[in-house]
Amino acid sequence: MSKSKHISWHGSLVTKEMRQKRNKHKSAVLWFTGLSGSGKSTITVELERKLYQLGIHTYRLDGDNIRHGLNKNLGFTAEGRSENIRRIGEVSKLFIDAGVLALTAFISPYRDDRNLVRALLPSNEFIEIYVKCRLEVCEERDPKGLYKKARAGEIAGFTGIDAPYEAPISPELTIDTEKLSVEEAAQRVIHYLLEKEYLTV
Ligand SMILES: Nc1ncnc2c1ncn2[C@@H]1O[C@H](COP(=O)(O)OS(=O)(=O)O)[C@@H](OP(=O)(O)O)[C@H]1O
Ligand SMILES: Nc1ncnc2c1ncn2[C@@H]1O[C@H](COP(=O)(O)OP(=O)(O)O)[C@@H](O)[C@H]1O
Repeated sequence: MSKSKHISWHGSLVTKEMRQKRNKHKSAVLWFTGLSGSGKSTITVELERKLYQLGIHTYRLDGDNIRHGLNKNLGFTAEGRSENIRRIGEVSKLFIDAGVLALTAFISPYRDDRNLVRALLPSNEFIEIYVKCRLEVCEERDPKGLYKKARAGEIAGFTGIDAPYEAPISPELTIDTEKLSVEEAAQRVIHYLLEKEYLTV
């Protein structure tokens, strides 16, 4: 619901379909979700590199980066995370309208929040990718030392320790980073995009 009743929609003469046609591929959001340290950032960086080489127009939105700018006023309470994901859903929608394949890497721990983003978009434009990895393995990787801090009581409400993570029930794709290498994970996503004809119009 908008806060103001006195707003209207002003359409464009250049449409999403026209942009997709010019880009020679479809646009959608590849929504990566998973625990901290599961591999979301690592995979999206490699995937974007590969897609760029294929001539695909991409843009990567990453939790850590977005929280330095657009969402720097948000914390990690359930409300803060929900607003974070709502905004990223809206930003993804803009990128899709711009004809871009958006790659998002957010923990996005709440199923309802992810489903709100799904509902915001046509069904073929939201591709949920569960980056699966056991907590103990994420904790062992601990690339930023955050689990150590959370265990030491220096970070309250850390996902997987004292804040929940609700795994997707029927994601479009599951990438198990205990079984697949970064290279294999990126290839698996590209295979999906080719199979479902996202990389052509
Ligand atoms: N309390 C708490 N819980 C989880 N993560 C935390 C927390 N505090 C800071 N961080 C760091 O913030 C990154 C997660 O940000 P997100 O925007 O993806 O989180 S969320 O989707 O709103 O839950 C996360 O990055 P990733 O490790 O890449 O997932 C952490 O580096
Ligand atoms: N198969 C894999 N896929 C992705 N990352 C992996 C994999 N195996 C080990 N890693 C390592 O795990 C860590 C994942 O960290 P990161 O990509 O920042 O995760 P996230 O963005 O989900 O927090 C990195 O240090 C990465 O090198």
